[in-house]
Amino acid sequence: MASNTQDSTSLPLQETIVQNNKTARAIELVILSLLVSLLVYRVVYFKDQDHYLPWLLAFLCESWFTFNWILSICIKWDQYTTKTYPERLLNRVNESEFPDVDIFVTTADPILEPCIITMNTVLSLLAVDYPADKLAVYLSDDGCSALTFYSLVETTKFAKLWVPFCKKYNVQVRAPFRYFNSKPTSLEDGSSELQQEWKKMKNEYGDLCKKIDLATQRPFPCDGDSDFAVFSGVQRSNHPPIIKVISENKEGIQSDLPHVIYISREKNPKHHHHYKAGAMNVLARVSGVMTNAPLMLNVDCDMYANNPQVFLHAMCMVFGFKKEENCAFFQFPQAFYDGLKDDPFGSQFADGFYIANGLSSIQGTLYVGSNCFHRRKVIYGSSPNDTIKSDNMSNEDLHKMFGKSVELRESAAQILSESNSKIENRRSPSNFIEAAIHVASCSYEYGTSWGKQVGLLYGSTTEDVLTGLGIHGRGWRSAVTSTDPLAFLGCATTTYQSSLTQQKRWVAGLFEVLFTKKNPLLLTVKGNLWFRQALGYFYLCLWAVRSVPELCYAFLPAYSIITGLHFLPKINERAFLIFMGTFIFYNIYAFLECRRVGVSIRTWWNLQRMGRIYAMTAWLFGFLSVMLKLMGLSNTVFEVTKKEYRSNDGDDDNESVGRFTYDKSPMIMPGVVILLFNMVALVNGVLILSKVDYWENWMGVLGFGLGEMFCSVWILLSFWEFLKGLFGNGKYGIPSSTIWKSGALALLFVQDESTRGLAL
Ligand SMILES: O=c1ccn([C@@H]2O[C@H](COP(=O)(O)OP(=O)(O)O[C@H]3O[C@H](CO)[C@@H](O)[C@H](O)[C@H]3O)[C@@H](O)[C@H]2O)c(=O)[nH]1
Ligand SMILES: [Mn+2]
Repeated sequence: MASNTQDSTSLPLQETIVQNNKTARAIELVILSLLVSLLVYRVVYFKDQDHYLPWLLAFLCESWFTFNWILSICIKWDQYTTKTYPERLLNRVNESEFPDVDIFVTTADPILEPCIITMNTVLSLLAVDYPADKLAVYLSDDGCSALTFYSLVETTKFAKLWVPFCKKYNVQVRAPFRYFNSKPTSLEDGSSELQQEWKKMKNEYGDLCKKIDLATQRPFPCDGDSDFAVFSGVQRSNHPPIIKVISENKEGIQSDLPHVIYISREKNPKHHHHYKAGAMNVLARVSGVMTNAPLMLNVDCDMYANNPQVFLHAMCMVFGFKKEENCAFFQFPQAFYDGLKDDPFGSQFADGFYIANGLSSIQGTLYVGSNCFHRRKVIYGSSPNDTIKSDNMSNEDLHKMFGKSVELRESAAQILSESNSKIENRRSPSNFIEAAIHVASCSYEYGTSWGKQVGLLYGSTTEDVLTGLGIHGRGWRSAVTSTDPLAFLGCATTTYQSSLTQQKRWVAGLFEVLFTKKNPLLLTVKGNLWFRQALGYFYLCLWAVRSVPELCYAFLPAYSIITGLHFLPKINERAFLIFMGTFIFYNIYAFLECRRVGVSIRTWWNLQRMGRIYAMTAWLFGFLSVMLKLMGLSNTVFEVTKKEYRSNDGDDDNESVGRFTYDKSPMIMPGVVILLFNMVALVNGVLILSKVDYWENWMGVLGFGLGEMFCSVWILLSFWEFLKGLFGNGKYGIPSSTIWKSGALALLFVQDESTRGLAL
């Protein structure tokens, strides 16, 4: 390492920046005090109620909201961001000291995850600014598809042209489908050589797309003794492991391509494959025997590297954090390209940004499953200060933890003791095919610590958060940095149904975490999880539970109008101000959060209404599915979200984009019930109001539940897309069977309530 005397060498590689958060904190505290006064009001006036039920329900819901708010304040109180300076890196660290990185890309289904998207991710990674002889790209294919394998072979051929082109002209976006989307401005005044090469490359890429497209359209010929023969007759859920080294950088040439390796782990219906976590563990083992890099990067198949310097940014953190800071993983944010205008399905939470930066001020941000550099030794279960221990780890211990494979044990021992001596022959992954096949079998993990203490942890469909929690629980910290341009970009969900599926999986997965040994509260008592960090995790894990009070609270206004009872103070009472204040300040707060991340007012509205819609549909079902799992009635599953890329044809103005589409999924039913129930209530309310003699009885109008009417209208507006769905046709219409069933349910409530009902 260079000496510290020169200025340029003493400048930090990364810096923590404390954001000014005063306004947000002030509003948070105002809201908190309003919420507390609201609870006090409920308690004090409890005995004055003739009908205690709505009052009690409201009290319970509001208590939950207050509790939730306190947790959220705890996370977001301090806001830290990290800034990295890759331009200073070479002054501090010699390129030869850069660590190797094993890159993992996971795909599960060539239809839901079109090959061309995955291939662009691979291309963008093969072309990053980093010595190629230090990289290996592993593609895990849970779909066991000859098509994916074929695409990877063809993509690697194309990469031999693409990567040098990118490096020669310092191309900024190295995923060709994005690069060729527009003609770069530099071309206009660029040299004619660049123009020619650009055209040539565009044609070559076009050919690659055509080949993949053609292969998609017809059954893949797998017979003969071609490379594809292994795929003949395989079923995706029942097949032996397939591992193919597609390209090897044998000579260790920096400018060559990184290693490219295809893996389809063994599947057998008798063995649970643990979805993405299972795939990641096979990747960790196979790469452990083949290349054994001390760092690993994990990306989803749709997350292409959008910033060619991303590895250098990561190295700024790797070298920039001191050893005693114990940084286990380095996360880059998950962002999306070409998201729909104004985010109609609320797929990017403005709030997520503040949670990440808030956690950064505590023990560090979450591992969110993609765009994350991990230290291999941490994934192997080590704790911040046990390097010495692992030095004398017995072969027996290694056997118990990592399993039978000698090659894997040997490489794991090396990683845990942080010795730099390389196992021979690592330059040729193809020498380790047999060992790799062994560790990719389904039964390999039996009797080992994989999925329990080693690797990604099993037991939740959000394996990422669970694994990160396990890591923080051992006392490690983590970091997140935001680069410009953003490091990785992926596909946002583009339909309401796929957003629902995704949200349900997330909240169910987070909720499941509470019932594992990695419950954050347990880890803070027994492990090394910091208390505030535990509260942060706890807040996230409780998302699913929030659906219940949200649903109750959405029922209350309509219930009150129909029965003539009250759950809110009348508008001429002073307590009404507390409720109004909470409502107004909360919305101002949410709006400011959106504005700080620079999104439109329309996006704010979309996020707020999707917040209500998800809570009462997807989250509720997430909650129920975990309940069923706990009762042993069913298991939670990882349903892969559909990835689509839309070309930039300006069809954003197209009316159909962002419109809700529906299927027979029962998930939307609670939403329809709420909507119908509120509609009945509103009609009821308007009828009552129209009968009042305003001149004589204006006090009566004030006494009438205007607060409840307002809430009911707010809910109606939030569910406006559902209202359109009631009258929509085809996929835009809510299926009539769903409407009938929901109608019957709503009617049950109305009947039940109005029999007890009182008029004004
Ligand atoms: O059996 C499976 C299921 C999924 N995947 C892969 O897992 C990734 C994530 O799946 P996706 O459907 O895109 O889920 P998202 O909700 O978009 O993913 C986020 O949330 C997941 C946890 O719920 C994390 O695993 C992801 O990394 C994170 O990006 C994709 O690359 C899939 O190919 C597998 O490899 N095997
Ligand atoms: Mn995804």
